[in-house]
Amino acid sequence: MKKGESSGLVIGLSVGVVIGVLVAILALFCIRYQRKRSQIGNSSSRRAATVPIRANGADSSTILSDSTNGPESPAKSERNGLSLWFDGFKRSNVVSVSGIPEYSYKDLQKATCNFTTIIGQGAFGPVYKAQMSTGETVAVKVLGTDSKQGEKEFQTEVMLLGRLHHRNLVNLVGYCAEKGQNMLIYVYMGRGSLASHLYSENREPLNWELRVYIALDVARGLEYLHDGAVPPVIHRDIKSSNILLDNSMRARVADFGLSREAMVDRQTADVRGTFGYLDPEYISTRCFTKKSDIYSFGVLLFELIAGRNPQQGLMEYVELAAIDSEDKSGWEEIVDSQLNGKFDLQGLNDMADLAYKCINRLPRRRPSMRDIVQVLSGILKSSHDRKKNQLHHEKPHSTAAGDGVSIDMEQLGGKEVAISDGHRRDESMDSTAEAFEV
Ligand SMILES: Nc1ncnc2c1ncn2[C@@H]1O[C@H](COP(=O)(O)OP(=O)(O)OP(=O)(O)O)[C@@H](O)[C@H]1O
Repeated sequence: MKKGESSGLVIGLSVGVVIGVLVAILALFCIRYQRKRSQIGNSSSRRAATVPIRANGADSSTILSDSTNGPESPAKSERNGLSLWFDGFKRSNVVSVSGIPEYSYKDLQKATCNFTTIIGQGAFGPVYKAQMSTGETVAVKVLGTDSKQGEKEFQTEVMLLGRLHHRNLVNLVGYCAEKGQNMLIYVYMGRGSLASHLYSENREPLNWELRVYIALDVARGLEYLHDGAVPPVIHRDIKSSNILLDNSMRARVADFGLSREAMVDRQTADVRGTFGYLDPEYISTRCFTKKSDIYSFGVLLFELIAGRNPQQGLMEYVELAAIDSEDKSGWEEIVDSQLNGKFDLQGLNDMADLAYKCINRLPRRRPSMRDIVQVLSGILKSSHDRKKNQLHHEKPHSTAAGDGVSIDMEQLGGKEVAISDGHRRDESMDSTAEAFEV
């Protein structure tokens, strides 16, 4: 063999070896990537198979599943490889990255008097009131042990809530993962759910002004999720039983079990959420966006106005009224009879008009959460201004507000609003109240 030929052979062999090594490395990467992808696919399909549409917010459930287009379907699972790797990383480090304190089973057993202090029952398990050794009262949500759904809920909530903090969210303050039990520990909300205030006969009816305050609180919580959180969070299950009230009647958004970061898992095969609140566009496209939350929020606004359950024909009632409601007026025909005609007519029409925009069939026509916060703040401000003028002209020193909402004007300045006989709302932290100080 000539010298030139042998050196050509050496070069050829070396190039071949290098290419071989590169191909082997690439193959290794592909295998790892594929494995990770199938792990995630399995976990999301487990969830997709088990998370129901909840018809009434409790146990009864119906799964609207499209088996021909499952989460494994290429059309649905086409996602950026980097996000899958990142997603997998987060899932396997869910607790350690959350930054939320972990409590022992024993501590929680003691704080709940051996799990006897039940205060509610959700689709994923019971909720207990707990008195911690620090004196703090909290709510402990026990997730069903044999349910993959609960497990998934647990992972999602710890991971999400660990980094989400806002005064209008039911913040997670701890968790427990011991003895096969998954528990979430939340700030205790002493006045229960908005649904219980709207529909329970042994609760005092909420007056108009308080309803607007609650709407604004919820809007702020959602604005934070949509526009403040990075990456943004879509709630996916806005409904009155997921709005909880604290002792000073401030509302907070609860139950992030169905939340997903907006950038991940936008499209899934199963329809998730609660009947009556679901965006029709989402049902047909299976693509959940912030605008689907806006739709559910619009339903919630109508619920506050009409005091009617969306699962019992609220929206049909609204559509009928919409025919007669032109130029932002005429919505009073749907107003909750429990208000006994005591409401701010202009504010009511403005709020219904906003709600109607939120439920527009075309998602792009719906306002953003930021717009909604501004409109609701404006509604509250105008209503306060009208009341102030009315008081000024009629009875300059009176404390009766004329629409059945008793507001102590001096106390409003002192940050405590007497919303009605039985409800006082502490406004000491509320910028809305500051803006309306008289
Ligand atoms: N942080 C809390 N403070 C006080 N009570 C709470 C708290 N969280 C939940 N509860 C009570 O427990 C009940 C069950 O709550 P949970 O979130 O498990 O289910 P849900 O929202 O009612 O229904 P679903 O699970 O179907 O969404 C609530 O209705 C409420 O009365």
